[in-house]
Amino acid sequence: MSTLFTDRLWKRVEPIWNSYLEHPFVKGLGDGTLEQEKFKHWLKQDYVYLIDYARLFAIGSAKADDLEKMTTFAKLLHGVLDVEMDLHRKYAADFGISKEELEATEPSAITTAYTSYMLNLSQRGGMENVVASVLACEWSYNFIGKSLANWPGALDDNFYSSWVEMYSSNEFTELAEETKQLMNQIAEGKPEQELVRLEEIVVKTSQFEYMFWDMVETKEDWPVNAQ
Ligand SMILES: Cc1ncc(CN)c(N)n1
Repeated sequence: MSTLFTDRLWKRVEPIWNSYLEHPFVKGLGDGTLEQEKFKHWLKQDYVYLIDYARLFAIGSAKADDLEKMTTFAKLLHGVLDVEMDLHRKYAADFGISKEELEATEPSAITTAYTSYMLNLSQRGGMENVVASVLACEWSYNFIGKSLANWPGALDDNFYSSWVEMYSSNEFTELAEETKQLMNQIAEGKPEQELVRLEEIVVKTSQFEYMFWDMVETKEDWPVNAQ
């Protein structure tokens, strides 16, 4: 039996993703000690990140070569807009932040670089570029959610337990699994050179994920003052 492309990818990304679990922001989510101001920064940056991330699934749906894949991209799009972003809207309400304020967040340099990288690749390539771009995002948050759910107390009633619950939930796991399946389906039969290229996209987006954790830990904004 041939190995799945995502098994091959796992070998490359595992050390990067394990380093997320050592990151102070992620550790703070897991043990409930994260400073709320840092979390608020994540919430706002992630909301505008997810708006562009959702656009990627719409591009994927438009570029899909059959109705089944078109439907999967559309389902994943709905997952971002109505499942994942709902978590953000609920947390924002706890902080007294309106939906309008969330949407008006100015993206930081890392948020801009990460979404621009994925949008650029997705617009100029086929659906394989789209799925390689979105994969680390969906799969790595599920990996983090499931890892943190095993930490003592992470699912007990604390400010971040709904975060851990959401990203480790069956519903989110299903979205991550569907993204992996789509990647495997699309990778099937592709020449080695193309697989190497797609693998590099997944590695680079995994590195972007680490930079995003750093950005929210240091509450970095757009670094140049607007005049
Ligand atoms: C930056 C980032 N990466 C991944 C996810 C999970 N979709 C997210 N919400 N934000």
